[in-house]
Amino acid sequence: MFKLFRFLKPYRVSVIAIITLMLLQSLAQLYLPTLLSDIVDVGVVKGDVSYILMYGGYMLLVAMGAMACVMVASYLLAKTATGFGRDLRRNLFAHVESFSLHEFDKLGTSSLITRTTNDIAQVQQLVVMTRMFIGAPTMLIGGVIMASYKDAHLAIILIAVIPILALVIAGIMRTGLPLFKTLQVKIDGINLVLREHLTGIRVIRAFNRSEHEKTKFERANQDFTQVATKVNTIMASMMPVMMLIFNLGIVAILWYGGIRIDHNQMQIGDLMAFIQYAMQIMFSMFMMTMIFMMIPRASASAVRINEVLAIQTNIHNAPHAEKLHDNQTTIAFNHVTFSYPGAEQPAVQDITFEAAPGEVTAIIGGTGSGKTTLINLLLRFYDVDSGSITLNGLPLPSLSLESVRNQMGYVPQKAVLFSGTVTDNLRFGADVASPEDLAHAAATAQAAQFVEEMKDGYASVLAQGGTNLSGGQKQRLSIARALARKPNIYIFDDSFSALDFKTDAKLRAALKSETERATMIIVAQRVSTIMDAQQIIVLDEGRIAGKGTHSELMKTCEVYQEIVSSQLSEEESA
Ligand SMILES: Nc1ncnc2c1ncn2[C@@H]1O[C@H](COP(=O)(O)OP(=O)(O)OP(=O)(O)O)[C@@H](O)[C@H]1O
Repeated sequence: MFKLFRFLKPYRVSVIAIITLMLLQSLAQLYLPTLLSDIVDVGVVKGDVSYILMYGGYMLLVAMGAMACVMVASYLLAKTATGFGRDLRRNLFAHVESFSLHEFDKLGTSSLITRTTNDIAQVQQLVVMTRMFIGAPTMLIGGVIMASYKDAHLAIILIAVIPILALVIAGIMRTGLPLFKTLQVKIDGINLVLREHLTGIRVIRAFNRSEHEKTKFERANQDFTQVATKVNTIMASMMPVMMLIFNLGIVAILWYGGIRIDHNQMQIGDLMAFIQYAMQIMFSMFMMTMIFMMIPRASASAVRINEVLAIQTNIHNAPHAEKLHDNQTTIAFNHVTFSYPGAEQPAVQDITFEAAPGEVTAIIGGTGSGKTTLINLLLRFYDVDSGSITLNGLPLPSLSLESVRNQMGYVPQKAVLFSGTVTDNLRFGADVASPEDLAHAAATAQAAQFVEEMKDGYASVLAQGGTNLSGGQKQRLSIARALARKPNIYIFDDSFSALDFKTDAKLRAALKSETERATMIIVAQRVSTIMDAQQIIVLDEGRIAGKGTHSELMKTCEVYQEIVSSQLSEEESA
C-alpha cells in the first residue's frame, strides 16, 4: 500500500500542514483535562472565582484553537484525498490504455472496472483517515504520559488495560483480515454478472432467460452479502468487547482513585482529569480500531491496484522505434505462428504471404480458422510467437505503434460506435477531416442516404454503442470512419456481412476508385465479396490451404472449392 502513497507527492505541503495541525490539536486536547483539574483543585476547592474565570477562559481558548486546527486540517485533507483519488484513477486508466489485448484477457474487463473505481475509493478512504492516523497515537501515548503524571499508581490500571485491549483487537483483526480480500473479489463477481446482463439484455429477453440471469445475479449478490455479513459481524463484535474491558477499567480507576483520595494521596481534580485522560485513551483506541478496520480492506485494494500498475505490457514502442511514413505499404507475413495464452493449439501456424499496395488481398476460411487472428497480429494487438510481420520490409516491433496504426483504416467484425454525433464518430480517426471529406466517406460507404434522412443529419446523436441504428447502418458508418482517415492500408474484418448483396456490391464498386493505391486486406465469409481480389488466402484450421486468384484456387485448392460450392451456383463460380 505504501507504494501507492507516492501519488501523494504533489500534495506534500498539504500533508505536512495536516500532520502539524493534527499534532497541535492533539496537544491542545491533552492540555484540557490538566486545566480542568487546576480549576477544581485550586479554584473550586478554595472558592477562588477569579482563578476559575481565568482558567475557564484559557480552556475556551485552547478548545477553540483545537477546533480551528481540525477545521483547517479537514479542509486540506478533503482536497488532498480527492486529488489523490483523481491522480490514481488517471494513472491507472492511462496504464490500462497501454495494455495489449493479452492483458485485458488476463485480468478481465469487470475486474479492471472494479479496480479503477471501488478499489481506488477504498484507498482514498484511508487517506481521508490520515487525520486519525496522527491524532490517535498521539492521544494514546500523550494520554498515558499525562495520566501517569497525574497519578503514577493509578496509571498502572491503565497500563494493564491497554495491552488487553490491543490483544483483543489483534485477535479479531486476524480473523477479519483475509475476508476483506475475498470481499473485493466478490464485488468483481457482481460486476461481471451485471455487465453481461446489461450488454446482453436483448439476447437474454429473446431467449426468456431473465429468470436465469436473476438467479445468477442473486447468487453473486448472496455470495458478496455472506462474506460482508461475516466481516461486519466480526468487526461489530469488537466495539462491545472493547467497551466492556474499558468500563471495567474505569470502575477499577474510580475504586482505587477513591481509596487514594481517602488517604489524601490524590486530589479530586486530579481524579477527574485522570478519568478524562482515560476517556481520551479509549477514544483514541476506538479511532485506531477504525483505522485497523480500514487498513486491511484498503491494503487488499492497494494490492489489486498495484497488480495492474505492475503489469508491463510487452507491446510498446521499441527505444528507437522508426516511424512508418511511406505513402504505400507492402505487408509481408513470414512464417508467422501464434497461440493465444493458455491455448493448446496455435491459432495460426506458418503463415506466409505478401499483400501489395494497389491490390486486394482477401482472407477466407471457416469459422475459427484464424482470420481475425491474422488481423489482430497485423494491428499489433498481440505479438507473434515466431516468424515476423514486416511493413515495407521493416519488422512490426521496430516501428512506432502510432505510426503503424495511423496508416491503417480498420473496420472490425462487430461494428463499434461511440456515444456522440455521427460526425464525432466519422471524425474518430481523422481529426482534421472537413465536413465535405466526411460526407464523401459516408457516400462511399453507402451511409450518406440514411444519415441525411436522420432528424439532424450528421449532427444526429448516436446512443451508446450506436443502439439506435441497424446492424447494417452501424457497419456502414464504421466503414465510413475508416475511409475518412484516407489510410494506406485498409483492413476489413468480415465487415460486409451485415450488408445485403446489393449494398455490398455497390459499396465495393465505390471503394475501388477510393482505394486504388491502398493495400487492402479483406476478410470475408462470402465468396462473392472477394472473387475479384488479386490474391485470395484460404485458411483452414490456422494454416494456409491455398493462395492465388479465384480461378487459380478453383483449380488447385480443395478447401476453396468446397467453400465456393457451398455458396455459389456453378454458373456464378465459373
Ligand atoms: N482471445 C482469445 N483467446 C483465446 N483463444 C482465442 C481468442 N480469440 C480467438 N481464439 C481462438 O483462436 C482461433 C482462431 O480464432 P479467430 O477469431 O481468428 O477465427 P476466425 O477465422 O476469425 O473466425 P470467425 O470467422 O468465426 O470470426 C479459434 O480457435 C478461437 O477459439
